[in-house]
Amino acid sequence: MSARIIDGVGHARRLRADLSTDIAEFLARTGVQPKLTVILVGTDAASRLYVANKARACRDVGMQSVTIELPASCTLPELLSVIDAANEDTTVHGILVQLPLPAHLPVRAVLERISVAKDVDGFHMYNVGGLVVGSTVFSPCTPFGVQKLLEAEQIPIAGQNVVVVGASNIVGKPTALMLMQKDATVCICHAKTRDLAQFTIAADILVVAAGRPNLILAPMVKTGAVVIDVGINRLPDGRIVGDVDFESVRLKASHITPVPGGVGPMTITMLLHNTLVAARASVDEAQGTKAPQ
Ligand SMILES: NC(=O)C1=CN([C@@H]2O[C@H](COP(=O)(O)OP(=O)(O)OC[C@H]3O[C@@H](n4cnc5c(N)ncnc54)[C@H](OP(=O)(O)O)[C@@H]3O)[C@@H](O)[C@H]2O)C=CC1
Ligand SMILES: Nc1nc(=O)c2c([nH]1)NC[C@@H]1CN(c3ccc(C(=O)N[C@@H](CCC(=O)O)C(=O)O)cc3)C=[N+]21
Ligand SMILES: [Mg+2]
Repeated sequence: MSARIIDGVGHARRLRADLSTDIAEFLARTGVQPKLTVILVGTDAASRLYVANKARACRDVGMQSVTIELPASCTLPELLSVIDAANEDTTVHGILVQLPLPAHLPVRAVLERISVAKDVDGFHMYNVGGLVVGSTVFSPCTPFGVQKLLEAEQIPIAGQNVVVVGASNIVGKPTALMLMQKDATVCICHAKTRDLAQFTIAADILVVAAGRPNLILAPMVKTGAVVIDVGINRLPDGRIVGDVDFESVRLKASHITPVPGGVGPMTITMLLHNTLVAARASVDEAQGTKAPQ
């Protein structure tokens, strides 16, 4: 067998074309242009590149984006006051604080400061709780992108055995919750899991987000499984690879995502989607308060 390679770039391009149309219609109808504020603390090269990519993606679909750069030495009160200003700015619909933050800044306190209505990453505790109880305000972008890829490829989720490798708050845990909400039977593995292969081999859908090149080799994958590789690793020679040994696993899987060109482009697409949803809700809310008389 040779797997179908899931074209994340193509799926993202189609979704972004639809978003461009929706944003243009929204702007024409309301006079409001959706706007994302990205807050970047420090000068990490990879983070700067991601943030630049997000800003370009916003412009490409007709959204405004503002990047606020703060020095790595920035204090918690300074960062919180920047978030407060974006929370209060009615022209801003989405706020994203790029992670990771410098070690001296407490990530939970920072994320919990973002207005729930502008939390387009879906990282605020309230939005995480929404995921648990199945009534989300904003779904986190990477898991949302994974779900959209599965749907676009018409891969059934209900009743499937899903194994998620990685248990972070930004990828592994929310992916497991979202697919459980779609009635999958979900198992989460992490660095302390004993005999990882015993779990991965049972997966109909294997989602890998560990940040370890070549963690998943062909003998760990069930024949015909759907393999979603979220990992992004830069090798010493400069190449970008996922967590899955693509060349061997593609001979065993039914579907596989490449890295780059798989989940990554979908993550940014779902960020754009969430920002439009936030802008729509803010206009509805403004009209709602005017409605009574
Ligand atoms: N494509 C995209 O859009 C995105 C890609 N990424 C990429 O996805 C990867 C994961 O990101 P993120 O979740 O933020 O990373 P974290 O480092 O926060 O989490 C990694 C998770 O993987 C687990 N893990 C690490 N090593 C192993 C192992 N040998 N076996 C099993 N589990 C292991 C860790 O376990 P433990 O909890 O026990 O430490 C942890 O739960 C990275 O490569 C990142 O660059 C991230 C975000 C978006
Ligand atoms: N608050 C916050 N929200 C995030 O969503 C967030 C974050 N912080 N910190 C870092 C991670 C990582 N992340 C990626 C997004 C897109 C690609 C992406 O577009 N990747 C392309 C290009 C890869 C490349 O060439 O480097 C691809 O996979 O094809 C990758 C990674 C979002 N993250
Ligand atoms: Mg952990």
